[in-house]
Amino acid sequence: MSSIYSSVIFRYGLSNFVYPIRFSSRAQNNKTGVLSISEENFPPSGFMKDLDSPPGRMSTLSEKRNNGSDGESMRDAIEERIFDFSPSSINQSNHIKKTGFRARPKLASAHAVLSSKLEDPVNMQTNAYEEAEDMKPEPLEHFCMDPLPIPAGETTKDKDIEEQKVKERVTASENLVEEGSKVVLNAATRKSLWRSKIELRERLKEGMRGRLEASLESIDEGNEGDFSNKRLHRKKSWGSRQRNTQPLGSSRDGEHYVEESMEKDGEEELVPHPVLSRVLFHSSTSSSSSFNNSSAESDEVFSENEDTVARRQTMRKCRSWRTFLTMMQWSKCTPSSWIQLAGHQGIQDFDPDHTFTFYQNPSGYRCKIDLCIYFVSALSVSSILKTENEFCMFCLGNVRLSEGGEVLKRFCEVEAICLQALMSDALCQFVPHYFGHISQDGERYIRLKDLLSGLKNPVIMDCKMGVRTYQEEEIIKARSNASIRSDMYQKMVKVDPAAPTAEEHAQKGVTKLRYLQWRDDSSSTSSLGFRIEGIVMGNGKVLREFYKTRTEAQVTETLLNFTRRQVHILEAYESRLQALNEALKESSFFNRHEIIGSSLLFVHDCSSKANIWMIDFGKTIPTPVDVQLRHDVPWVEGNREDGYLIGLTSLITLLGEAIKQAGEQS
Ligand SMILES: O=P(O)(O)O[C@H]1[C@H](O)[C@@H](OP(=O)(O)O)[C@H](OP(=O)(O)O)[C@@H](OP(=O)(O)O)[C@H]1O
Ligand SMILES: Nc1ncnc2c1ncn2[C@@H]1O[C@H](COP(=O)(O)OP(=O)(O)O)[C@@H](O)[C@H]1O
Repeated sequence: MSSIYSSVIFRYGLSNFVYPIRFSSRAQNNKTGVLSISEENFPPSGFMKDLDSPPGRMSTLSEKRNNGSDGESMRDAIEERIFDFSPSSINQSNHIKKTGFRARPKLASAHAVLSSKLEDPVNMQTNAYEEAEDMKPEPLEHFCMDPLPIPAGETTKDKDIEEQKVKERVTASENLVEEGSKVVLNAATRKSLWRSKIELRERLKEGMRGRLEASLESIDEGNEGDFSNKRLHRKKSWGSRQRNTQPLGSSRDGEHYVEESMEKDGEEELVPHPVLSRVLFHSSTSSSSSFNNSSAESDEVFSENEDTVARRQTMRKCRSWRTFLTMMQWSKCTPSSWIQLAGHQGIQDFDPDHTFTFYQNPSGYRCKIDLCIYFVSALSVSSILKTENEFCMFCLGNVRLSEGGEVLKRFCEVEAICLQALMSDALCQFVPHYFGHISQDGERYIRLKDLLSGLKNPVIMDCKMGVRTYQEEEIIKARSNASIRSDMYQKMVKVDPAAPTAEEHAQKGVTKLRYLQWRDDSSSTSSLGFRIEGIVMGNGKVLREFYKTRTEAQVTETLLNFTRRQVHILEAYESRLQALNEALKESSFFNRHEIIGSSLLFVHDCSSKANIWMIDFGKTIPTPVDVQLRHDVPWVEGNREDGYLIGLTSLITLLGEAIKQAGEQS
């Protein structure tokens, strides 16, 4: 089991994967969670107390699937080796993967954000497709360790000896795992594992206390003096933001229960949730990118030309926390593999026993572990993991898997209104069913049908549609208030170091509009009216390096790789797109909306099920009454054309080309 954890990070580092097994393991023991221990609830006594009670929200999904602390002893006893990066552990990890005991990936790769190593997208894709062929997903049951009830009333006198014993037993249990045997431990072993776990945790906390005290000063850097004023201001911001968010009405049909009562129940309060409130005491307005106003907010977060360092610092904290609160969860009981392909992602490392926030600043990455601040470069992330030896890594996003064949997406009023309208539109059959919205622990979500539910090892591709991915309003905003985004500059430089202008290099930042335009021009968006955002292969391998996939030949090749040149799959996609083309002609929604940043999600599986869905309406807005969109003509500023049909036509054409090529070769 510990080697699995090692494998998680190691494979991530080398092969652009994230295998957040530890998270799953936590979830199945109802211990998942990161506490919002902040300056406010320090000192360590509070810290220690809080550590023992994970927040409800983080364990919501797992609670229903698990019944207690089974497996906890084993799991925690091996924590000491979680991030063993030694060559031997790496080899062992690979061996375990081959023997069929490895985790399936949960989320999209974080590598694209973290790694500063530039890779040739074409080569990377080719290799990845090839590698994908060899990697078959293993059954989820392999995750299960033998349940280990916590023994009672036993004492251990010599901690070091006991710790050593634990290490030996963990090694022994790994061997069992490698041999494919079921791990069965007797009561004495379980007892000692559990005892050592407690002791190790205590030692860890002692060490952490020391670090916390030593770094209190750095935490308050920029925050001293007017701390209480800021706190008040942040509290107000949260309150007003909440009040400005209007709840939607019930969903179209009565069977879809929108939990409005929960909202009335204090959701509009200034401090809506015990965990959230502590977070928000130390944060201001938040970044939630798919919200209509999110772009502005997230711009602020990374703005380099406003106010003070202290303000930026506060905003960054807020961003990372808000991101944390939308973290996806994946239990081992998840019926289908699930992934967030495109869309908003952050990176966060965490250990459920510690507050861990991870975010960018102009000079690199910044980590806050409990109250300790670490400044690190992107390349140092694995070093942090080594140093701390206790954190795992995963991606975050706006969408997370829920129960009952649904996904939850962070609430966006613009999107919710679109989805509501689409449920009674000619496009209804092309949009995931919208079940209304729900509130959970102070956060609102859109409930959507999980489009991967029922698919076996789904293969997924996200294509962002249209000839531009920014709204006209964003141009106006950029002219009047051009916030500089260092995160976007970093993303840009990573793909093409020569892309920024001298001025942008000097300020180490670009405007969001500039970044989005650069993305559109470097990819096929501007020329073909769509671009490939990401692909998940059947084994869960995630490919996201399509920044420079621009020409028709490159796209066709990608389509062939994505479908493994299976003509019947390509034909199914082509026919679905033709049906969509017809439905769009009938759609009054399409007639009245400017569709920006929306995607077509292609999904097929090994049983030859294939489908295409329209998703992501966070930037889809009604056109002004005096504008009649055609969707198939080039965009010039002011005409509001989105080029959706240009993209659809290109896709159909290139699928036809792929079918031709696949047919010729077979
Ligand atoms: O795909 P990459 O190159 O990472 O760039 C992303 C996408 O363009 C997002 O759009 P989408 O959600 O359509 O994928 C956009 O969110 P918006 O929807 O807010 O424009 C992000 O802006 P920020 O969220 O501001 O970082 C931007 O950083
Ligand atoms: N209904 C759904 N079922 C399954 N996966 C989904 C669904 N909606 C979104 N996703 C996954 O989440 C990703 C991001 O969704 P999207 O709506 O584009 O979010 P964002 O607004 O953050 O860009 C998609 O690429 C897809 O992989």
